[in-house]
Order: sequence, then C-alpha cells, then structure tokens
Amino acid sequence: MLPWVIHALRSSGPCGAEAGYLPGNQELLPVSGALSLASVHPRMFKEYFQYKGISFPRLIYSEQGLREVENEFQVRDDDVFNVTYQKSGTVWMLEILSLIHSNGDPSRCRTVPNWDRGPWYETVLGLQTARSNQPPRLISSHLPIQLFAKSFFQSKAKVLYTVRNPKDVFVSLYHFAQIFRPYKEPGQLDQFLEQFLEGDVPFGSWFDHVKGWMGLRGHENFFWISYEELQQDLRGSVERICRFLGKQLDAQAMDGVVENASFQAMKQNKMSNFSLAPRFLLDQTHSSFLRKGIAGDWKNQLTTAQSENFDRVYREQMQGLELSFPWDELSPQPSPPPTPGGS
Ligand SMILES: Nc1ncnc2c1ncn2[C@@H]1O[C@H](COP(=O)(O)OS(=O)(=O)O)[C@@H](OP(=O)(O)O)[C@H]1O
Repeated sequence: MLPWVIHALRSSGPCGAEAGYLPGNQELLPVSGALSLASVHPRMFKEYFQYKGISFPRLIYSEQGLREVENEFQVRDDDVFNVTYQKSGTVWMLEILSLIHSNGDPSRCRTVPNWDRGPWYETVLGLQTARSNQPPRLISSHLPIQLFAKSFFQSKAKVLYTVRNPKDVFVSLYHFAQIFRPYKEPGQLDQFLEQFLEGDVPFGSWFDHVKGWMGLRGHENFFWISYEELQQDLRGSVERICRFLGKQLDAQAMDGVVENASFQAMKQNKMSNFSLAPRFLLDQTHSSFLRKGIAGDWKNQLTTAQSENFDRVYREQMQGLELSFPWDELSPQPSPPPTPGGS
C-alpha cells in the first residue's frame, strides 16, 4: 500500500529537485519541490471512497485505477502475483520471491526498492510500474478476488497467497493505522476491533478475502502458505515455493534467500524497510513498518474478552470452509457442556 509514496518521493528527487505527482481521485496533484503537507489537499488524507462495497484510501487509489486493473490490465502467463490481505506478510513474500528470482543474490534487493520490484498494481502509481516492468513480472496485491484483474482467470499466471492469523493481522493493522497517514486514525482498540470484524477497514473483510481466494485451492496456478509456516520453517517454505514456481536453487542460493529474507536483514535494508518514505506519510518514529515480525503478538494486545469475541466471529464466518490453519488449534472451539449423565 505504500508504493506510490515512494514514487512521489523518487519523482521529486531526494532533495525535491524535480516535480512529482501525488495521485488523487479526480486528478494528479502536482508537487513541486520537496514534498510537504502543504502540497496535498488535507481532504485527501484519511478519506476513503467505496469501490464495489470495499473501502480504499483516496490518497493512494482511484476508482479509475481500480476499474482499469479489473477490466483492462493484461495479465501475462509468466506473471507471478504476491497476494495477501494487508498486514499478512506481503513485503516478506515479496522479498522471498525477489531473492528466489535472483538465485539468492541480494544485490537487487539492496538497490531496487521493493515497490518497484513487486508493485502493488491496484495503487495509482503501482499500476504504471506493473505495466512498465519487464517480464517476468512480480506483482503484489491486496485486492479481494472479485476485484482482481479479470484477465488473470484466463491466464497461466501464478498466484501465491499468504495468509496470517487474523488476530495478528488486526494487531499489526492497528499499529500501522497509527503511523500511515492515508489511513483513518484507528482510535481505541476496542472500537477498531469492531470495525475490523465487520470488514469496515480498507480492503474489506479479512474473512471474505480469505474465503474468496481460498476458492482457488486445487488450481495448479494457485499456491497458499501461512505467515506462521514461514516463521516456523523458512527454508522448507522456500523449497515449497520453489517447487510451485518450477525453480531449482542450489544450497548456496537457498542460504542467500533465507538469510536475506530474515526479519533482521529486511529491517536493515532501506529498500525493504520503507525508511525512504516521507515522514508526513509514514512516520516510523514510534512504531515501524517492520514492527515485531512475530506470530502470536495478539496475546500481548487483546484482552480475554476481545479474544473470545474474535473467536466467536471467526467461527461464524469461517464455518463450512474445510481447511485448517496453523492458528486454529490455538483457539479451539469450546467443548459443549457435558450432557447430564454423559461420560
Ligand atoms: N522477514 C519478516 N519476518 C517476519 N515478519 C515480517 C517480515 N517482513 C515483514 N514482516 C511483518 O509483516 C507485517 C507487515 O505485513 P505486510 O507486509 O503484509 O504489510 S502491508 O499490508 O503490505 O502494509 C508486519 O508485522 P508486525 O510486525 O506484526 O506488525 C511486519 O513486521
């Protein structure tokens, strides 16, 4: 969701020497000189628009761009899509895929920003980058399946879908929304939790997103993996990803992928940690984009009541999806009360 920020920064130059553009709904706002808050209409910050029932921040997306992605974008058979619900490990998978492509050599990851290596094609400027990148293209997306490029469904392009414990997604999003200016302030955690569970956040409902994409299970061009599996066994996960991509890495190349896709390596890489984003858009003073990088942080952030409420909605929403996720055993369905006289 950040790529256009950096495009704006890049096109205005690090010292703001050239004119850049910030995307808006109706028009592109010219930004001359150094980017500053004064350059952007205050209305553009923290305002969402609805596209087919899903909220998008106006500062980054446009109705026209979303229509183009859905109806006109030409997917190529050799495209690889990195798809997630936000805060599920998008930039991690982007790094892994970049490193697999370069046989574990980190040079490109250290010199080309991740938003150029794997642009989020639903953003205004990400779409331009995706169109102009040379094949084979790596493209990132948070779009729910119903808004994805229609041409994908007639192609042999591959989708890798990363899914994460929604409680950790929620916690990560709660912190991110406090530092990312295009997003509305999340307010109290309790209130934001209600919005999240109702799908009243950008990209809509986590439940709908996951159920929608999981409908592609079994298709040969669809692969899914969890953030938790990446955490538990990164090397084994990379091997599975390589098999899906039809790519063979020798042991040295595999070492290169695993080492350079670690949380610490990515945190130190300015092409991956968003430290190049202008502070008035992403202020990493009090919290970072690469914040904790762990599974299960929700236990530190949610009360028992909040967690139980989450579990209740989760069970309602996910019933019927015959699929178990690594976190399911962490929140088992409460056993029914013992029947009188039963053993
Ligand atoms: N290498 C690596 N290892 C472990 N965890 C990692 C890694 N890279 C990113 N992350 C964590 O992923 C969270 C950000 O998710 P996304 O990249 O999907 O964010 S976004 O939706 O594209 O804005 C965010 O999670 P939280 O730390 O829980 O906030 C990142 O820290």
